[in-house]
Amino acid sequence: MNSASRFNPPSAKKLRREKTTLSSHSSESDGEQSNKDPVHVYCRIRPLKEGSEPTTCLKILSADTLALNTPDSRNTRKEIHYKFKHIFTAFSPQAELFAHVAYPLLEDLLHGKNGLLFTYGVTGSGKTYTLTGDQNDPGIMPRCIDTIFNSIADYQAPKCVIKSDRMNGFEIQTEDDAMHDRLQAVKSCFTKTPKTPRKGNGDKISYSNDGTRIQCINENNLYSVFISYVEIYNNSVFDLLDESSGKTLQNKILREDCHKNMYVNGVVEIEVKSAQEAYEVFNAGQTRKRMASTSLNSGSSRSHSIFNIRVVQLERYATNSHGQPMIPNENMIKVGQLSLVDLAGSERTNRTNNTGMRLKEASSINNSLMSLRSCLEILRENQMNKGNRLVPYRDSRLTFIFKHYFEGDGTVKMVVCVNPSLEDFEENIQVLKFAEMTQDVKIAKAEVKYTPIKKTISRNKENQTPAKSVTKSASSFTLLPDVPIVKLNLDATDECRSAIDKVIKVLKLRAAKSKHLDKDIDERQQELRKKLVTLNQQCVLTSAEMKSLKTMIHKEKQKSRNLHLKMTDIESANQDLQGKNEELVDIVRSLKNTVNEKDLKINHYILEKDRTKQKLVLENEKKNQELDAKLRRQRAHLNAAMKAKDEKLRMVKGIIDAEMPPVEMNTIDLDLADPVKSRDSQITQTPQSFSQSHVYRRNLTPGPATKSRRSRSAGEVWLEHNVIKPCPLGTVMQPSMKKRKSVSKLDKASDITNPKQSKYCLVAQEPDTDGEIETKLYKADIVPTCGGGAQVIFNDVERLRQESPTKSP
Ligand SMILES: Nc1ncnc2c1ncn2[C@@H]1O[C@H](COP(=O)(O)OP(=O)(O)OP(=O)(O)O)[C@@H](O)[C@H]1O
Repeated sequence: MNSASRFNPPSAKKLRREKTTLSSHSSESDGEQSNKDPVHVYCRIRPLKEGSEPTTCLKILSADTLALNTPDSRNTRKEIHYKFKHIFTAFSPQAELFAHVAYPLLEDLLHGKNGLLFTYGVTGSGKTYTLTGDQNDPGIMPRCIDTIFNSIADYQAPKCVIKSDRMNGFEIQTEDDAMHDRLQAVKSCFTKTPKTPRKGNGDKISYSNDGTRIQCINENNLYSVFISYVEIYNNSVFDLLDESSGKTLQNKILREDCHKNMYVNGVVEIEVKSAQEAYEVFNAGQTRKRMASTSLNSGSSRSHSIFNIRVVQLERYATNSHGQPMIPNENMIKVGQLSLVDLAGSERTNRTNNTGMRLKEASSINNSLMSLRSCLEILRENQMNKGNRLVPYRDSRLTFIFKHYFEGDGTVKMVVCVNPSLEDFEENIQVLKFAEMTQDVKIAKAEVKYTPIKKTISRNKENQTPAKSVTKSASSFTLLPDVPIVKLNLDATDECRSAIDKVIKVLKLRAAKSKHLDKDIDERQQELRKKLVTLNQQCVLTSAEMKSLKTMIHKEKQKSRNLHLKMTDIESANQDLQGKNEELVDIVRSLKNTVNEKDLKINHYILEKDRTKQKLVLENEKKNQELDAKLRRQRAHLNAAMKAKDEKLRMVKGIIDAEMPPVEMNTIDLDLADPVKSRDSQITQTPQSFSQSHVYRRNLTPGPATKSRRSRSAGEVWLEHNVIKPCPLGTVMQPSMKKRKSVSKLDKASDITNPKQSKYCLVAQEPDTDGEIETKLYKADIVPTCGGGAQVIFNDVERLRQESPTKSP
């Protein structure tokens, strides 16, 4: 059936036609097809999950036909039909599934044939439940174990006689060596250091046994059951029963033996003698299996697990093809293997929301399932088109480990588990499509295979060669040939003679064999005696050892009790610490919050500061502009004042020129706020205006101002303002200032308003028209004003000049 037909559901007629075409093709393809069986695919629908909507996307049309309905919201295709070997409903009991699927595989197993059964489906669809089940309603695996032991209970080979060589083969040991191994096993049970109990290891697990058994098993054989349990996790193989590697399981490699059978190199195979032992082994492995809780399944398998049951058969009484007794084939044993595989479920990330480790696991699971799918697809294609495409078994450990099954080493069966809920519609399409395709793959019918005993081992090499030891163990099963019953016809003498010859021959053979047997029995008796003696000695030793072991155990128990007490103390201390730790974590969290808040505040403050800075810069600029404008206005005002004063002076000059009596010439208010400016204005004004007045005054009789100066000169204090540092002129004439205070700068108002000072003198020096330096002293009265300030009234200019007497007038 091609893939398109699954999306466009064909009519029942078309479906039938397609199937017939396929089967006719396969029947005519070759005769070998009759030696092949298709992969048997069963479908199991799990019950709806609790709390999910009661509507489903699956409908069972018949015992082998299933319809997948498109959810109503889609207007595309309506119904897709799938056919399987059998469909189990949500109400099908585990026993029914076992009877249909696993029972035939067990019949094969106990007849030395191989079988592979795997469960396939999306996560949470009930694969593990189908294989393992629970204690009250066991799944396939516990039922298989029970059925095997129910069937072979009375025909088991003594423990350790058959031993796994951990390379897919078996060795046979002498009874001595087997006994030795058994004793060792018992000893190691006592001496084993108690390990910390793993989850689930403590309780003894048991499943209800319904007494099912395989009917026609060969009672002439001795049986041994071996169990191995491995998992494929992230495309690596791990041995779940390997205790030597401690907590971390070691990665194992896959090998192919000379018969092209795949096996896990060095895998631990445990011989079990009862169902209970087998469960315990399974349980021990199960605790190591990687499981995790996901959003779709609280106990989801994160690996593919393979539970192998191998049943080894040793012939006890061998007969030839005519049913006559014969010595059994000493070097051949019959080995049947049943692999129960719980595949991890395919997962869609958008449904599981897995991340990290779980996501990696999911992608590895999906990849390996894709490899399985593509291997089966290519196998089917090769078989249908007689093609020869290489099947990529090596792409994944999952396909590589089952290579021999797909290439015809046993029956292959698959249980596809589906979840009926509407949300699973999309995934169900994929799963059911693959499952239906798988049915088209044909696998060569399982055959009984005799496996050669790889090597026979014996610890007691001086006395026995390995081959001899097997012969001996095997010869114990030899019987004397039966004496043929002959009817003597006394009339036919020749016939009688030949019959008697035959009987004599057999009797002779019997006599020889009986001698051989007697000898053998003697030897064995002696051997047995020796063994009994050694056994007795061993018993004595063992009981002594047991005693010492018991005392050791007692001590160990004491130690363990003490350790337990310590553990409890440590645990309570640990709990305290955890409590404290939680408190500290809270404190750290609240501190972090505070720091975050502060950070926010600081950021806010920085923003505010920046804003204020910008504002200040703007304001500064504005102020500067205002001040500039003010300065410009004041300058204009001063210039106007200066002009007015110049005008006044010009008028004064006019008056002087018109020979008017001297009047108080000028008053200049010193700008105390800006004395330098004031002084500068004095300096710039004085030379022009006052030099004139001086010249005039020298020519006139001294006026009242001069008089007043003289009359007061005795107590006058002069403020001498040396704007420059005057060059000494070498003249004898010196200004008369008896009490003076010299300043180079007028810094503050008090420099002028000091009430002790009544006179002011500004000293200036500049070259005259002849190039001679002339010192000018601009003199003034300091008159206090009613506002607390002072008015400086210039009233005199003295000019000191040194002139050469030879100078032309
Ligand atoms: N047929 C069934 N009857 C009752 N309960 C079931 C059935 N099938 C599954 N369940 C329950 O559904 C849950 C999930 O099943 P299970 O673990 O077997 O799924 P799974 O397919 O193995 O999942 P995963 O692939 O994630 O390992 C379990 O609790 C199981 O008991």
